[in-house]
Amino acid sequence: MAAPPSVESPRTGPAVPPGAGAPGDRGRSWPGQRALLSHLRPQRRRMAAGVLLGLVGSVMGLAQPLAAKRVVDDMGRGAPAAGPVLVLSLLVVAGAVLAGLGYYVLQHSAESIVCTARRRLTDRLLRLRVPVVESAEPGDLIARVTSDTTLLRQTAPQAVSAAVTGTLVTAATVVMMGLLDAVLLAVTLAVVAFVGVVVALVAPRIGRATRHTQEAVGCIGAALERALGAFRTVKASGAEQREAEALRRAAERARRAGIRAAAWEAVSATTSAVVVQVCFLVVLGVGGARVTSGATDVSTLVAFLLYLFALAPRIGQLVEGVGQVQVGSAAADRIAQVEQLETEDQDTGKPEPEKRESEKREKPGAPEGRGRSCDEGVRPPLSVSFDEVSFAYRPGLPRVHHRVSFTVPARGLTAFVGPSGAGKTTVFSLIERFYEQDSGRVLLGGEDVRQWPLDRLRASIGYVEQDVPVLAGTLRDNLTLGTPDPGPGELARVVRLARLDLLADRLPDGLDTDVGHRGSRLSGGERQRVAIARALLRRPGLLLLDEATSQLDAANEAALRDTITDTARRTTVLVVAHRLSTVTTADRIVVMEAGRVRAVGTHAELLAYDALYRGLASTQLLGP
Ligand SMILES: Nc1ncnc2c1ncn2[C@@H]1O[C@H](COP(=O)(O)OP(=O)(O)OP(=O)(O)O)[C@@H](O)[C@H]1O
Repeated sequence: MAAPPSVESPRTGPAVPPGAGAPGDRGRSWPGQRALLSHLRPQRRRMAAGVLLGLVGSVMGLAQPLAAKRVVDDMGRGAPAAGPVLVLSLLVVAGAVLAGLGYYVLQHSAESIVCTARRRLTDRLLRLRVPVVESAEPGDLIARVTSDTTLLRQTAPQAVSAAVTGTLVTAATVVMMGLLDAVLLAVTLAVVAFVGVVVALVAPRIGRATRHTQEAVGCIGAALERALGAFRTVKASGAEQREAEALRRAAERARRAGIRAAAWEAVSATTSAVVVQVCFLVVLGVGGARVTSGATDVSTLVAFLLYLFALAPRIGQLVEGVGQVQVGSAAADRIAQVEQLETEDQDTGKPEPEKRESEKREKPGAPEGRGRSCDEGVRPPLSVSFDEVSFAYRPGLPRVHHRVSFTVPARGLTAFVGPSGAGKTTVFSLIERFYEQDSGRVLLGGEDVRQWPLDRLRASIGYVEQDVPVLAGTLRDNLTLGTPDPGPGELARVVRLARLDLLADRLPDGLDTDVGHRGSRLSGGERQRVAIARALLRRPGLLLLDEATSQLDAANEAALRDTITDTARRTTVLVVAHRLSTVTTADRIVVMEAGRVRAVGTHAELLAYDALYRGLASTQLLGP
């Protein structure tokens, strides 16, 4: 396998599809805003209610000075003030309650928006194709689910509320100003239009800077994932400092981009504040001239200026709202990029019931009934064929399989041997459809794997991979990963078969003991036995074991070999093995070299006529 990428390599960049969201990509605000809208749309009613409640609360707040004035006037006149006091109290309490309720309703919709986005993202991430995840950075993908969705919550509903409230109040104020003095309003609008131009210029920059910040946050996630994913290796190599340096650089990039966003936000806020001041002075000047010329009177000018003062914070609110929409759009854009990544197609063909009917017609009583369960839940054994299969992991990479062909009948033990890099693991990956071959056919149970619904294909296979076959969680979680409800006694049976019973007895909470991140609290051999037990629990029609016993001690290996030989009497078992001693009794051995099948036969046959196999055997003291 290729060496892990360096933190500074281009792979630590955002895990985006080509061409989507490239840094500095101009004119991306509309896709971002469309994406933001698609998040907000399902919550539009609740958000409208929140905004409305907030607005009514604000109006009540505005009415309070008038009510207070009335109380003071009545008291001054010696009239009973109980009524106005009651009205004032009601306004104070109801205004506060409605404003609080509006805030709560908006936050409620924000949480729903974030939860929906996270659910959609996580569902999608787990259905991504293997090559897509391999060319992405898991840390960056995680940042999109955590950090970007959080940004969505912080900005979206509040920004919309600010924009709506700001727009409505601004419109009402402008109407009132127009009624007072149309000329002064024209002057005001001309100056305010300048704010619009500044905001239009600055807003995309805020969006871009936010996107860069989030990309840098994704890089931090990727760098952390890299270091924590190989924590012991990093420590053993004394590479903490170097990895920390890479993390510091990513954090620094996030800081710089964050500061850039803050600077642009400051530019837009300051400009709007200055413009409002200028506007006030211009209106004062023009208004003074108009009073002098008799075109308007002093009281109108005073009222107009009061409205202008009321307008100032609303304009600030609008400008801030636009900035926040940019931030939310940048986050929504990054989330949308994940939604463009290619996922696996679960159902490859016709609808399931129809398919089953046609299967029955095609193969009445066929022993290889595509993952059907027989009485005890044991799947019928499945044959495997490769027919002229050629494959490269990615376009541009050298071919890993060159017209590979072999046939393995249902039932029995078949071993794949050959030098490292010969393409043995790739055989298993193609059967599991982690990747699709470029040409040729892979047949399982006589049918092209591309015709199998993916879930049923994988349910029919038990696969023990070479690396990290254990997940965080308890031993029981790990065993039942692919079989959540094993039949009575099933779990105990596979625990015994994989010789895990002693381990389970020894652990403080038995099967419910936490095995740590990637099974770090288990030995290498124990991890392999957990993975074998998990695969056996599925009662698969095809068992794929990739170097599955390489870390076991001699006694456990002999016992597991017996278990595998016994399983091969009922089902098809394919093993990849470097130690030939583990497969000398196999029904057939497929010898691979440089992506080609060189020979197929039993141990004795291959010793007799295949030089490569003889060479491998003699270096392992297994010669004739
Ligand atoms: N995900 C991948 N992306 C790109 N190239 C890969 C990938 N996985 C494997 N390869 C390359 O494909 C070739 C075959 O790999 P494969 O793992 O099938 O070999 P193998 O015979 O199982 O080797 P080993 O015995 O060392 O496990 C190797 O050259 C390897 O570098």
